Amino acid sequence: MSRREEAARPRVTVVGSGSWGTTFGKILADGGARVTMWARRPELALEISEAKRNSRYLPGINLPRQMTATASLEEALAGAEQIYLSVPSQALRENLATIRPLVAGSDVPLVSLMKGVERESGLRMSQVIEQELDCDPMRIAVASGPNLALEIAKEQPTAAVIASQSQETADAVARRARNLYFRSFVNTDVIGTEFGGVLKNLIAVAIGIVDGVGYGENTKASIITRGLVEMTDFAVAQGAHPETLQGLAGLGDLIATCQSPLSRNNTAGRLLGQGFSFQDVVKQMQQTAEGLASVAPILTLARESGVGMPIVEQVKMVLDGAMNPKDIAPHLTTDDDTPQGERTQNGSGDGGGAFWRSFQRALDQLRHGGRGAPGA
Ligand SMILES: NC(=O)c1ccc[n+]([C@@H]2O[C@H](COP(=O)([O-])OP(=O)(O)OC[C@H]3O[C@@H](n4cnc5c(N)ncnc54)[C@H](O)[C@@H]3O)[C@@H](O)[C@H]2O)c1
Ligand SMILES: O=P(O)(O)OC[C@H](O)CO
Repeated sequence: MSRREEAARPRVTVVGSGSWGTTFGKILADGGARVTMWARRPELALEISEAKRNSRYLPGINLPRQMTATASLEEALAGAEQIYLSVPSQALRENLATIRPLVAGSDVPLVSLMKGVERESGLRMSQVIEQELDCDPMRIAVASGPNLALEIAKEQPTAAVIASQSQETADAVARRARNLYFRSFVNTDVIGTEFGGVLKNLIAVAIGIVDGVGYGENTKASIITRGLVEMTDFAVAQGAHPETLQGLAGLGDLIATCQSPLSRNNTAGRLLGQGFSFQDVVKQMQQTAEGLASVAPILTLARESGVGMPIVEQVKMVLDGAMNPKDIAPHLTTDDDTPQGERTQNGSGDGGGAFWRSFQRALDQLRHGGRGAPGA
């Protein structure tokens, strides 16, 4: 490729060079973009730029030639047409404070790749971005789905969803974030897409716990299925569309995270189930397990909106050392004497309707060449 062609490639920036930031950088580069990564540690920036490796977070993966990295945020952000954010959720606000003066006056899309809520405020990452950068929410997008970094870095075929209140922003980001092994769908349900990613982490911790205890597939399938009900009830109460929770960002991610030993949330749960204390688990985890910090703020939001989350409540009790991990399973839904209906607690009786609408939406997507129907 000539220098001229190289320079004509769209330029994008990824802030955060952990496993997901680096993998997403590879997705974008393999999709044709010139990618600049921002890494906190200069030695990691050097390794990405010179050796085209990130040996700590993505061992054995060769990164594309058109990916470079710097430890200077100013350098990383200069000239970016899209900015992707992938630091641990609890560190986003402090990083945005540094980013703010560097993007003042810019209107480029800002894309959250994160799957946590802020511990103190319970805010989703797109809300923190909007607040801290004081920017138009139509510029903000979020990416979510069954996206275990190492599998994608090995170029195993995967789908994701890009959500933005603005269809135009979602489309622009999805066009950039795709290649031969990665496919981005779009929707406009930011709340559902973000909460799908946050909530499946909590259910994955529960699955890890029962795995660690030694329970088998019936227990896990029961928790996954009832977990999806909790996720849907919670997200809908916050304003999400129920269909989103049946899609890639909900059910899709729930399956991937609950099944995979690569999942950090699942791993953290397994250690808890094996009898390690919360403090020991935090010490042992080398990477970000967002679920651990999201449990308390999610339960606060659930209580405020009158949604019951018995599985997540039990995860909190195990984290607090107030419940023996072995006791997590028998109380799958409720422990009162009245048999409970299987449908969502919202009592809308709309389970069939939600299923039908997701089926209809899948058909619409096929008709529109993989995109959501206009206004979907
Ligand atoms: N790894 C995955 O498979 C995956 C997939 C989808 C989404 N996510 C989400 O992506 C986000 C990032 O996760 P990850 O997997 O890349 O985590 P990671 O633990 O692999 O990497 C985190 C990165 O953030 C850096 N970091 C830590 N504290 C920081 C701070 N205060 N300021 C700036 N940088 C800091 C670390 O040095 C590291 O480079 C999380 O919200 C996670 O849920 C991860
Ligand atoms: O490793 P986890 O548990 O953070 O999960 C990674 C991704 O969110 C899976 O989609």
